[in-house]
Formats: sequence, C-alpha cells, structure tokens
Amino acid sequence: MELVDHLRDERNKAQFDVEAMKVVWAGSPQELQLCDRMANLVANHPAFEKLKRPMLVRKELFKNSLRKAAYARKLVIDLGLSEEEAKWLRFYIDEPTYPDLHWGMFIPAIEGQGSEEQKEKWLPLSRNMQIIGCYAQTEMGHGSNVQGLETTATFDAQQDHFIIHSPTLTSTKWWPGGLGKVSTHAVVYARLIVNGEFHGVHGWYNYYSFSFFLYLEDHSPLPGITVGDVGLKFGNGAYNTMDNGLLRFHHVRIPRNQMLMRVSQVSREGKYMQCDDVPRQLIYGTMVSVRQTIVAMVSRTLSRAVCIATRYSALRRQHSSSSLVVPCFLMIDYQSQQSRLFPLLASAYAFKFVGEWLKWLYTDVKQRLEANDFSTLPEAHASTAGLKSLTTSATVDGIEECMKLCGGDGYLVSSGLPELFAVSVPACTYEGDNTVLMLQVARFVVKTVSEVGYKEPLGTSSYIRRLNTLLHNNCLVQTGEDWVKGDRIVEAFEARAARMAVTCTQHLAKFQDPEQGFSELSADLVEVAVAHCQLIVVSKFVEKLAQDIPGKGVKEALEVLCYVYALFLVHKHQGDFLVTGYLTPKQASLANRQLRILYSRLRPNAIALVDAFNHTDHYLSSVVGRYDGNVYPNLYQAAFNDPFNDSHVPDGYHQYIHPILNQTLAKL
Ligand SMILES: CCCCCCCCCC/C=C\CCCC(=O)SCCNC(=O)CCNC(=O)[C@H](O)C(C)(C)COP(=O)(O)OP(=O)(O)OC[C@H]1O[C@@H](n2cnc3c(N)ncnc32)[C@H](O)[C@@H]1OP(=O)(O)O
Ligand SMILES: Cc1cc2nc3c(=O)[nH]c(=O)nc-3n(C[C@H](O)[C@H](O)[C@H](O)COP(=O)(O)OP(=O)(O)OC[C@H]3O[C@@H](n4cnc5c(N)ncnc54)[C@H](O)[C@@H]3O)c2cc1C
Repeated sequence: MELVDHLRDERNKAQFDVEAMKVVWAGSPQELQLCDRMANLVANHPAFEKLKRPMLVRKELFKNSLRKAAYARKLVIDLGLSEEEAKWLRFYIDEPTYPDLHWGMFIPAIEGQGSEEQKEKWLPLSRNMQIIGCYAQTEMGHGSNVQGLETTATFDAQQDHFIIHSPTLTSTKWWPGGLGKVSTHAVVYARLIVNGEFHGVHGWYNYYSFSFFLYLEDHSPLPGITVGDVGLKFGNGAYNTMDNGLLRFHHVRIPRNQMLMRVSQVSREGKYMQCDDVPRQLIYGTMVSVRQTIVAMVSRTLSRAVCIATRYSALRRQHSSSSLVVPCFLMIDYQSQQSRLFPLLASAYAFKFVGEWLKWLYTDVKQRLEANDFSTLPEAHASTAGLKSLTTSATVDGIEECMKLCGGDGYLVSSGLPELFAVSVPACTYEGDNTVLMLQVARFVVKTVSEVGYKEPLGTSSYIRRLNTLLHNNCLVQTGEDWVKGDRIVEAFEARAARMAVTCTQHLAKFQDPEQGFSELSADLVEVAVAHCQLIVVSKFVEKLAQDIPGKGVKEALEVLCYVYALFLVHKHQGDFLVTGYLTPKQASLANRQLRILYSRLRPNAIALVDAFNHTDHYLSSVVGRYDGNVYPNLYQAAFNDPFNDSHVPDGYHQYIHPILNQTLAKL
C-alpha cells in the first residue's frame, strides 16, 4: 500500500538541500551516519517500545527500564559497539536510567580526580560494568551549597581507615541517580577530618571524594549503611525510571586508599597534603564535564518539541480571522503562531552550534588539565555553567510553549510533549540550580571587568577589552536591513553585556562588604550573566555562518535562523538595550519589523528545517508530530490504545454512579 505523505506540499516548498542540512545539524557526515544507525537500531527493536511507559506503575516502570538497560548492554557487547556508539544507543532509548550516571558522572569523577594507580584499578572494572557507580554529592540539607556538606570522613591512623559518617538527618545523601536501588559503588563527597582537625574551616579543603563499596555481594547494604529511593517524582513515566536515592552512613570504615587522591592526599601517618600545582577547584571538574554534556544534548530535546509543534502546525487548520466559519488557515500561517514557534526553531539550531563550540572548549581544557595547565579553567567553568543554565531554561520553557502551540492535543500524553517536559524540567535544577549557576557567571564577568587594565580578558570575555568603544559608541542601525548583518548584531549584544556588567560592577563597588553587595544585587547580576551568555550563543552562531557550509541554500536558511534568534532576543530584552542607551526606540522597532520579515522568509522552509533534525518517529513518540503527518486517524486510534478504554464501564461505576442516577445515595 502506498504511504501518503500529508506534509508533501510543505516539503516541496523547501528552498534548501535537506540532506546537506542534516549533515550540518549532526555535525559531520560521520556523526549523521552514527546517529542514524543508532536511532534506527532502537526504533526497529521491540525491546525499546516506549508508548506504554506512562501507563505503568513505578515498580513495573522501573523493572521495564532495567530490562531495556540490560538489553542495551547486550547489544553493545554482541555488536561490539564503541563507547561513542553506546552513548548514542542510550540516548535514543530515551529513558533516564542508572547507566547515565555510571558513564556520565561516576567514571568521569574517577578519571578526573583519581590518582594514576586508582584509575588503573577502578576504571577497567567500571568500564566493564563489573561495578556500577553513582555520584553522591547532594545532601538533604545542602544542594547548591557544596561547601556546606555535612557528611564526615575522619581519618583513623591506627587502622589506616577513613570513617564515613552522617552526623545529622540533613547530612543524608539525597537525590543521586542510580543510588537508590542499583549502584554497587558511589563517589561520595564528605568533609575531611585528620588528627581531630577539620580541614577547611576556611572553606578551602573541606570536602573530598571517596570511592567505596556500598553493597555486599548478596545485595544487601553494608553494615552501617541505610539506602533507599527518594520517592515518586513529577510526571507519569518521565524521570521515575531513575532510582534517585538516599544514603546514610553510621561510622562506615573504608581503607585510606579509597580517597580519590589526585587533588590531595592523606599519608599513612595522617599527614594531609594538597598538590601544589593542582587547584582545589578540580574536585568540581565532573560538574564541568556534565554541564558541557547537557548543553550538547539539550538542543536535541528542544528540536524534538519544535519538530512536533511545527509538523502539527503545518497540518491543522483553523478559521481565518475574518471568517469564524471557514476553516482555511493552517496554524503555522498565523503570525502569532510563527512568532512563538520560529524563535524556538532558531534556538534549537543556535543551541546545537554553541554546544559544538563548548565541546571544543571542554576538550581543550581537559587536555590542558591533564598537562597541569589550569589557566582556562575559570572560563570553562563560567561557560559551561552559564550555557547549561541558559539552554536548559529556554528548552524547558520552549517545550511548554510547544505544548500550548499544539492546543488541547499537545496536552495529551500521546503528543509526546507532556512526558518530554516532565523529564526535562529537572535539568534546570540538577547539575547546579540555574540561578546559582548564573550567579557564578556574573562573578566571573564582574571580576573580569574589575581587572581591566592589568589582566587581559580572554576567550568569551575578550569583548571587555573594547570596553571604551562598547560603552560610548551607540548603534548605527538606520533601516531594518541594517539589522541582518552578523558583526552589527554581535556588537549590539557585546554593548548590552558590557554596559550591564559595568553598571553592576559600579553598584557593587559602593558596598563595603562585597559579599553583601553581591547578595543584594543578585537579581541584577543574574541579568548580567544572561546577557553575557546570550552574547556567546549569538556570536558562535555568527561564527558558524562564516564557515564554509556546503549544500544548495543551506547557508541562506541558517542565516535566517541566526537573525531570527538574535532579533527575537533583541525584541524580548529590548528593555536592556534601551535602558543601557545603546538602542533608540526607533532602532528597537526596526528590529521587530525585520523579525516579521524574517518569519515570512523562514515559513516555506519550516518543515524541511525540522526534517533536517532526522528524528525517527520512535524518538519523537508523538502522534501529532509523525513524519507522514497522518495525524487524525492515529490520534483517534491512540485514544483506544489507552487501557482505560478497554471497557465502557469503569471500575466504580456501579458503586458510585448508579446510586446518583437511581437516587439511592443514602445506601452508600
Ligand atoms: C533538557 C534536557 C537535557 C538532557 C541532558 C541529559 C544528560 C544529563 C544526564 C545527567 C543527569 C543528571 C545528573 C545530575 C547530577 C547532579 O546533579 S550532581 C550534583 C550537582 N551539584 C551542583 O551542581 C551544585 C552546585 N553548586 C556548585 O557548583 C558550587 O558549590 C558553587 C559553584 C555554587 C560554589 O559556590 P561557592 O561556595 O561560592 O564556591 P567556592 O567553593 O568558594 O569556589 C569558588 C571558586 O571556585 C570556582 N568554581 C566553582 N565551581 C567551579 C567548577 N565547577 N570548576 C572550576 N571552578 C569552579 C569559582 O569560580 C570561584 O573561583 P574564584 O575564587 O572566583 O576564582
Ligand atoms: C532529577 C534529579 C537528579 C539529580 N541527580 C543527582 C546526582 O546524581 N547526584 C547528586 O549529587 N545530586 C543530584 N541531584 C541534586 C541536584 O544537584 C540538586 O538538586 C541541585 O544541585 C540543587 O540543589 P537543591 O535541590 O538543594 O536546591 P537549593 O540549593 O535548595 O535551591 C533552592 C532554591 O534556592 C535558590 N538558591 C540556592 N542557593 C542560592 C544562592 N546561593 N543564591 C541565590 N539563590 C539560591 C535556588 O535558585 C533555588 O531557587 C539531582 C536532582 C534532581 C532533581
């Protein structure tokens, strides 16, 4: 039977080579081929079916996710998949489970903080999954405030042991993924006490990581350990496939050599030593690594929501504004729909490119760290923290908007959007609360501004070198067309970021106690950080356009997306641009007018741009976002796939409805 493509007319409108755009989106022909292979491996295997997931109760759901993870492991071994292939396989299975933390945090923590000897011992075991690990940092009472962690690790010189203890209820480890039910091991963060002395009363050396056995082989906890799951989380299915755990220690002994020893050591005699040439911030290194990964992944999450909303918008017709009777308008042709949808489409591309750049930055910093060059660590920290915060917040808001863009059907689980929202929303909290992370960026920016004159700003903050120009030269835009020039756009974002940073730095200088100033101005500081991070995203998109991009019409389509992203932000944050005096109201309104023109240029390419994401229907798991656009019959069928429709008479009907109908409520 011939398959009907309900979106064919839309696909025919494309003004660029979709196959070439797929390569740009994937990053390279090799990446495209790799992702395509892994996505289809998952899509074509019944073991990875996921549509029934939201109907399962927690225990069934969890067992189901363990089965999938085991099956994935078997595939990795049977097919001899590389670590990279295995990573994409897990990604397309699309279900948070313990291997995410094992591969994503436990192994990187050992790699980054273990001594050579420790790495040699633990990494092969971990990579072969003979042990399964998690990352136990957060406590019930302390999440963002890592320095406040209460778990103690007291050195016992007599027995050459550390004693790990949870002295208070609030010191209970709380949230680590994979901890609750599965992990055999954990990297645990605790305060170090040697010879009765708390290291780090001043906040320098007060917590260190330890790796130790959590379970006995018969799978009951070691003596002195209490472990469990933190409980049901938001959303059906969603993150409930993960065993986020709680953990308490009652004077648990571990050998001294299970302290991760790259940054500092405790000797047999009980002497504490910090490696001179290694900054203590290295113990935060795993977080830098995961924040980078989150940015690399988040564009795919947003692209998924946008793909669903764009396809449905290009199919569903509503009345025109002049006639409420004739259903003639495609939703995507409403200007108001475009102004909500197209900036999200542009954001997905923008986040993809900034994610590629961040990966490059991180790879570079990682190589430097291995060679004990720590000079770029502050920038890597600020960039990973800021971009993690910016992109996850925008993505989660974007998914919610996509849900609304699909009307009532977006609210159905079968649209794929509610579960995507539920599984993504904790990304604004985990790996650092987004506001807390933006305050770290602000600290970095303010410090850079304060040091102008005796320290050269580098990398993402190098615009601060041209402070004088940026503070005094205002925008030169005179026509709408003037706004679609890469260097002009970047300069506008630089001027806004620099002016906001300088104003805040001047306000901070008025406080006698800098920390009090930082606290009182924290809301403004977050805005400074947002401006800095948006500048990074815009400038990396503009830099991408300066590269050689093959394929008919591909570069032109990307240019439109870049300007949509940038001018949408100019419009959204026009208050910043006007208050800093960089733009006049006329220039701001020209930007908005140009944005409307760009929407009309993007419109014919909309479906092709989401097709270029190359998402399988399995990955989308959305009735309204199907590739073939055959929505309505499938929407109807999906309703009958719900077990709730197995019978006309639900449980409780005879008991609770009949008495009302028969007016026999008194018998209840
Ligand atoms: C949308 C869908 C996305 C899909 C993606 C899927 C993939 C992801 C799978 C994983 C899923 C879940 C995993 C979740 C795991 C976790 O959540 S682990 C726990 C994470 N916890 C946190 O992130 C805690 C946040 N808090 C902190 O990072 C720090 O404590 C904080 C930075 C807030 C510390 O603040 P202070 O106490 O003020 O800092 P100090 O300790 O005094 O240090 C200040 C100096 O150190 C520098 N610094 C800070 N952090 C780092 C770092 N990471 N690297 C390098 N340097 C760092 C800081 O700049 C200061 O430097 P200065 O003194 O100014 O020079
Ligand atoms: C799904 C999920 C998975 C997780 N996985 C892990 C894991 O594997 N391992 C692990 O160790 N942890 C994990 N966590 C814990 C996570 O890292 C913490 O939740 C996170 O760091 C935030 O800490 P908190 O929950 O204590 O929030 P809090 O720090 O209590 O923040 C609450 C509010 O206070 C504000 N706030 C806090 N501090 C400041 C400040 N200094 N200035 C201004 N505002 C502030 C925040 O902006 C926020 O609005 C996970 C969490 C979730 C939700």
